[in-house]
Amino acid sequence: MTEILTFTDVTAGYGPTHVLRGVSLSIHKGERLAIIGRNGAGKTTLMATMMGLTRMHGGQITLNGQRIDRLPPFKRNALGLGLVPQTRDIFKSLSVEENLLAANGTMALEEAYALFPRLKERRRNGGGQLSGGEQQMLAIARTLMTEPQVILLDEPLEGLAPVICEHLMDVFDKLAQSGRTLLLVEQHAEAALSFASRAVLMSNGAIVHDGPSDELKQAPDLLHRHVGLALTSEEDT
Ligand SMILES: Nc1ncnc2c1ncn2[C@@H]1O[C@H](COP(=O)(O)OP(=O)(O)OP(=O)(O)O)[C@@H](O)[C@H]1O
Repeated sequence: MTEILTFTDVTAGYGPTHVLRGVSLSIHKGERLAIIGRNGAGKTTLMATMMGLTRMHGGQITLNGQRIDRLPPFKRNALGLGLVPQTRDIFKSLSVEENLLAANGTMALEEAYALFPRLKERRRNGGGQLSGGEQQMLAIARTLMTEPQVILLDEPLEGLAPVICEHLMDVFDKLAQSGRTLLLVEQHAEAALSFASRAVLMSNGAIVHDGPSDELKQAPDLLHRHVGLALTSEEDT
């Protein structure tokens, strides 16, 4: 398997603060990786560090074999990394279509609309008039406009109705099937493990477990032991 994104002993944070503590991670082309951990574990910081939005204190990051840790976010984006932030960050005063065009990407609008027909129906509406689910669709579509090879999804299902979550998971499946590499940060371990083939567990800014999702599904005590989380099916019983 070809490595697409690697972290070697990365320490990073905000200003002088260290949040990530010596993170090493190797992600393969076409992989579906879940990043699971409790609030404050450092999942968002890991993605932000991939994009160049934190301060690196040590270590190296490569994308397709090229060092990227000193590059600004827009250059990392041009090299194939795309982040859908937890905060969505859409322009509320612009229409759906204007938001998509503002990404300045190479993907055709019709491709975005084929993935999200609802956005086509709402294309003249302002970003601020959209429901939470539509805003998330727009945030994802906007990132896809630059045709990233590696897509970083930070809690994309948070606060959304189950029917919307299913639709988004279908879209993520399509993107993975088309050869993209997908990283999914999720607090809901069940959804993350059913999507990803491999899962990384984070606690206190470090990776405390890295292995196949099936292993965690079959031995949920590992989840509890490493990050104090349970599968939903266990919580219900
Ligand atoms: N902009 C910031 N400045 C300083 N500290 C921050 C900043 N953002 C996050 N932190 C701190 O970094 C640590 C990790 O936060 P992070 O958001 O990466 O965790 P997370 O696992 O994504 O949690 P959540 O699920 O709540 O989003 C926390 O202690 C948090 O308070």
